[in-house]
Amino acid sequence: MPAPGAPDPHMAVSMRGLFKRFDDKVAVDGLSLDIPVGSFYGLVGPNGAGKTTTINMFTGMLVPDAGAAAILGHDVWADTARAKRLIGLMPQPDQIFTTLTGMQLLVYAGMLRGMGRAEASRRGADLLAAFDLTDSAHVMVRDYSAGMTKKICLATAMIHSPRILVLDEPFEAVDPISSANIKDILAEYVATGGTVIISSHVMALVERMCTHVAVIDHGRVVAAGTVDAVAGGEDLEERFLQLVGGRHGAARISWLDGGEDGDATGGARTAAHEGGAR
Ligand SMILES: Nc1ncnc2c1ncn2[C@@H]1O[C@H](COP(=O)(O)OP(=O)(O)OP(=O)(O)O)[C@@H](O)[C@H]1O
Repeated sequence: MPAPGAPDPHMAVSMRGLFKRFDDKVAVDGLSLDIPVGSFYGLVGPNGAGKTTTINMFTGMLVPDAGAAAILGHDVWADTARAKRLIGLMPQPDQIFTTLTGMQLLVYAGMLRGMGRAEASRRGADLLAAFDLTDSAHVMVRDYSAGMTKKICLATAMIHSPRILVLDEPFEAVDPISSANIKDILAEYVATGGTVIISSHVMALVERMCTHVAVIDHGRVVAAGTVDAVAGGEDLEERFLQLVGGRHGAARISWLDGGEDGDATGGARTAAHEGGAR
């Protein structure tokens, strides 16, 4: 665990004591974490653990109630513009203008980051090709499939060549070929000194792609470090289940029975029902 005190300026992302409460719900509970430069860092945790809230805070999208965070030594709230320029945050599909075409969306994203139109178009074409979207470059994003939308969201996060990429479930709904291409692009990005932070529920993917992982539960880090260290010689998924302890030993829904006709009244089956025509 990181030392208490100020964020470490040598880290890609350094968080200290982040805290966020929504009404009476504590979403993030004094979370501290260091993400080294050049790492491929996975954030994992059960639904509602606080991953998205944490990401929103260290990317400057959400002000914490307490705590501090720095991006490559730049305080996220004292130096927000600088910190944000260093980050490429993948938007959620409901956060993009779907009445633009894929190419228009990328040019818009590039120009928002201060790029000239010609440069944004050039980079846009490169990204569309890399994500197998060239044929749909001039189709409105609202007519894209879920996987295509995911890919265009990822491309918008990359257009300004950020030092750190932050991706929430980047492979969800993406087909295996595109997924392999995205993995290659991300691996190359890390090999050239970039830092990738992904949140994912797919433990096999985290185990295969990530160098480091943090397990978050109830708004706190319950384990963090290299994937090997956190897994401790076990399968990462098994280790995850041990750490968050979420398996219900006796999970059973009494009325959910695949072998018999159902009884919508919720009562015991009547003799008439049992004896009725099937
Ligand atoms: N804007 C909000 N208003 C109220 N409660 C919120 C808000 N955002 C998050 N929460 C609550 O904070 C907790 C953490 O949510 P968060 O979205 O950060 O979890 P997560 O780990 O990203 O979950 P998932 O894996 O399901 O996406 C949850 O209990 C959630 O209901």
